[in-house]
Formats: sequence, structure tokens, C-alpha cells
Amino acid sequence: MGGMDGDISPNWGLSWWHCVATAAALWIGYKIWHYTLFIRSGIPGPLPIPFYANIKRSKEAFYICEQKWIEKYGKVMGFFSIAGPTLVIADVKMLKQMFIKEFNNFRNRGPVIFIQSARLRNMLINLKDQQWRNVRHTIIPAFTSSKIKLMTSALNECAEDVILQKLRQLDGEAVEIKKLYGAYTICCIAVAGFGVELHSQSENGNTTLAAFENNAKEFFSRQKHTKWLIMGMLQEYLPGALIRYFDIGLVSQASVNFFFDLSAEIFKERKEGKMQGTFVDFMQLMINAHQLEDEESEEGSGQRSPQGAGAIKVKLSMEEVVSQCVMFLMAGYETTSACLIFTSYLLASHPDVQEKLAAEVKTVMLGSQSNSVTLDLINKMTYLDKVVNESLRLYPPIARVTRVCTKDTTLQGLNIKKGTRIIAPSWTIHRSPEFWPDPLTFNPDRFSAENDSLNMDAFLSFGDGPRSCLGNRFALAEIKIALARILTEFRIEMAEDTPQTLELGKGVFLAPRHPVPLKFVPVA
Ligand code: HEM
Repeated sequence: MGGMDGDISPNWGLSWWHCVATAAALWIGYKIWHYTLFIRSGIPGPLPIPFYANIKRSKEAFYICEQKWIEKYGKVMGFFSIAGPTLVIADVKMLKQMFIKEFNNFRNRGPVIFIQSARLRNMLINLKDQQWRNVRHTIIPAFTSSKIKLMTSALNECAEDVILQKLRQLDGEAVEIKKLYGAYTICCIAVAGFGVELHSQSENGNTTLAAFENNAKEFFSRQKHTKWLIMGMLQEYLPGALIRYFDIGLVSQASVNFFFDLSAEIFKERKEGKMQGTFVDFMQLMINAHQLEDEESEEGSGQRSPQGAGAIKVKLSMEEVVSQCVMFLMAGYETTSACLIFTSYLLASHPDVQEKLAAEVKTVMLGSQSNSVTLDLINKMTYLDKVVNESLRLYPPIARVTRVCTKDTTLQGLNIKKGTRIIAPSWTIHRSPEFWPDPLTFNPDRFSAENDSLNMDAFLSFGDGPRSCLGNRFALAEIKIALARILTEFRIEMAEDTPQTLELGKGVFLAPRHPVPLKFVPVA
């Protein structure tokens, strides 16, 4: 009987291990099954080994890796990123359907890696669903041509103070253009965005503009290093408190705090009427959105808004106002200065294009009373528009656009599951001979209205659809004012040590890897 007793008493230790082993086996089984998602759907891609695709992508720039994958697997390919199942779609018809017709199912952008601060989460770029709709609908009036028109005198002042005065002093000597254009775009954001006065002095004698510039550089310094890019991706999986305590986000806490404190201070002073004058900057337009009277809110009237049915104007909280101002810096600094760097380099290496452009600028400026470049004058510079577009095609500062599928949807016959992240690889599409004959040649005339083969659906530098770049008009005004002002006084030339081909970095924004010196030679 004793033996029998032994037989029937349950062996808890063994069962416990059985449970753990079974749970582990089930979990691994589920993971394997999950990782075969694309195989089961017949979508090609690299072997779905956990983290493999991400490690491969961190070894070379993500846009180059995506380009190679598209070449290898075709226009639609899948891989598993840290953010989950990800489809890279280089089929322009599918993308158009996703960006416009099925926008409602692809309205969100997915995990954004600058999220360690709760404050940064409030930026439009990071918002989702109804909150995104309402905030975008509320702040969109700040980005219309009429508002940008009011900001052009500030942009001209920045061009004069930061670029032209420096170039006149240099008198044709080479200058590092990353620094030059970095300082200019910061000036534009500080003055036209935050309402910082151009020649302001803070109490300790440093100019506020200089403090602004230092912090902006600090703000972006980390994203150029792979270590921080990986940390940025891991943020999705780490508790916020831990990230904040060890300050392991992609942007440094100190610089985030600087910009929030600065905007909060300006916001408060303006609200309390301590600052005199009429302000035409983005900060003021946001404050107006904060002061929106209840009767002005558009509840129920958003049916025709491009953000989709149900978008309403909302009264922004102070925290939300401040967040949108910081977003101005985040979205507008590296992007705009990169475009200026690439365009100047392309002009220096294509003197024929530069000559034609300078002739256009001079002809248009002849009719102007001052050397200030207004929006009306810019609109007359049609070749300038083509030059900037062509530069943005070859070097899109944001080399890809992302969306997340929020509901199972069929795009051109392909079933896409809810939760799938989509990458529209702008870099790859912009360099595809299918849309851009002789794609590596810098040829601004391909953007001529007469060019019948021009397909603007294959131009994604500012994204597409209701979630496309909100600041494109402002950015283009900033870029064109700087270029037009430069070309009225200088000819851009390669210096002795200017690289013959541009090596690009691996950061979030497309940028030259090394300094780019150019000469700005005064013209009579
Ligand atoms: C040459 C300069 C710029 C380029 C190439 C650029 C490019 C882009 C791209 C590709 C996107 C994603 C669009 C999409 O998902 O469809 C975007 C979004 C955005 N950009 Fe720009 N951008 C530039 C300058 C600016 C500036 C100066 C601002 C000023 C505030 C700005 C504000 C924004 C905002 C707010 C969004 C997010 C829109 C939303 O989520 O609704 N951008 N930009």
C-alpha cells in the first residue's frame, strides 16, 4: 500500500516545471507562428529571425538597406522590426491608396522614437486618432500662405544677419555650410517660431539666440550615433521613469527642458500682456488657439476637414501650445538645413544650373524696391522651385514615411493586417528609374509642367495625404529666401577640400556625414 501511496501522491515539483516548459513552448510556438506572418501571406523578405532584420539595418543606413531589400524582394516586402511586422511598399499606386483613399485606416504614424518625455508625446507628430485630428485641425491656420507671408520679413532678417553678413566678411573664403545653414534655420525657428527677438540679450549677457542655438544642437546631437538610435528604439519597451532617470532617450532631457521652459515663459508673458507689440510668429498663433472662445469651437462642423469627418477645433492647453512650439524645432531644424546644404552642394557642382537660377533670381529681383525677398517674388521664381524640388528628390531629408494600419485593409489586392507598420521608402522611390528617368542625374527641368512623364505621386519628400508635412510652405519659404538672397550677391563654388561625392550619415534625418566646405564668391 505504501508503494501505492507513493504512486498516487502528486509530484508538484515536476508538474510546476511541466507548466513552465509548456508555457515556454507555447510562447515560442506563438512567436514562431507570429514571425511567419509574411511567409503565410506570401510576402517575401529576409529570414524572420528575431532582431536579425534590425541588426542588419543598424549596420548600414536604414534607407540603403530598404533600397537593397526592394531590389532583392520586389516592390512589396516584409520584415520584423522592433516595432513589429513591417511592410516596405514601393508600389506608388498602393501608397496613394493608403495615403488618401484608405487614410482613415492608416492615419497614425506608429511608434515615434523621440518619446521619452511625456511632454514630447503632445506634439502633433506623435498624436494619434481623434486627438491628432483635432489638434491638426486647430493649428492648421497657422501654416497658411497668408500667415507665412507675415513671417517672411523675419526670415529675411535671419538671412541677412546670419548668412549674408558672414559671407561678405569671408569674401570668397571657404565656409562649412552645415554650420552656416544650421545657424540660419535655428534663427528662423527662434524668431518666426518661438518669438525670440533676433538681437535679444538675456540677464547673464548671453544672447537668447545663442542659448537657443546651443540647446538646439544638443537636442539633436544624439540621433547621429547608432548607440542612441538603438536606445531610442528600445524606449518602446522600457518604463518611462527608468528612461527619464537615466536620461537614455534620443534627445537629452536638459535641452528638452530648455525649450519647454523658454516657450512656457514667452507664453506666460504674452498672455499676461507683459510683452508689447503685435506678434506674427507661430507662438502667437498657438496662443490664439489656446484662447479660442468656446463659441468659436467648431464642434460638429469638421465634416469637410481634410483630417476626416469629426475633426473639431479645440482649445489647446498651455502644455499643448508649448509642445507644438517645440515640435516646430524638431520638425523644422535638421530637415530645412539639410535641404539647404544639399541644394548648395548641387548648385556648386552644376554651374550651368546655378547660372540659369542666378539669372532668374536677378531678373525677378530687378522689379523690387529692396533686397528683401517676399512670397510674391518667390512665386515668380519658377526655376528656383524646380531646383529645390529636384534637390529634395535626390536627397529627401526624411528618407521614408511611415504609417500604421489600424483596421484590416486591402490595398491593390493585398490584405494588410491591423497593427502592421508600413514604410513608404521615399529614398528608393525617388531613385527608381521607373518614375525618374536617369534618376541619379540632377535635372531640375524634370519638374517642368511640360514634362508629361512627371508623376508627383512618386515625390514623397513631404509625405502625402492629410497627414503630410504641415510646415512645407514655411520650409520652402525659408529655403528659397536664403538661396535667392545668396545668389543675388554670390556664386557658390566647390572649395579645394569639398568632397567630390557626398558620403551620407546614418541618422534619422538625411545629412552629409562629413563637413561640407563651399566658397561663396562675391559677384559684381
Ligand atoms: C525641407 C524641410 C522639411 C521636410 C523635407 C519635411 C518633411 C516631412 C515629412 C516627410 C513628414 C511626414 C509626412 C507624412 O507622414 O506623410 C513631415 C511631417 C511634419 N512636418 Fe515636416 N518637413 C520639413 C520641414 C518642416 C517644418 C519647417 C515644419 C514646421 C513646423 C514641419 C512640420 C511638420 C509637422 C508638424 C509634421 C507632422 C504632421 C502630422 O503628423 O500631422 N516640417 N515633414
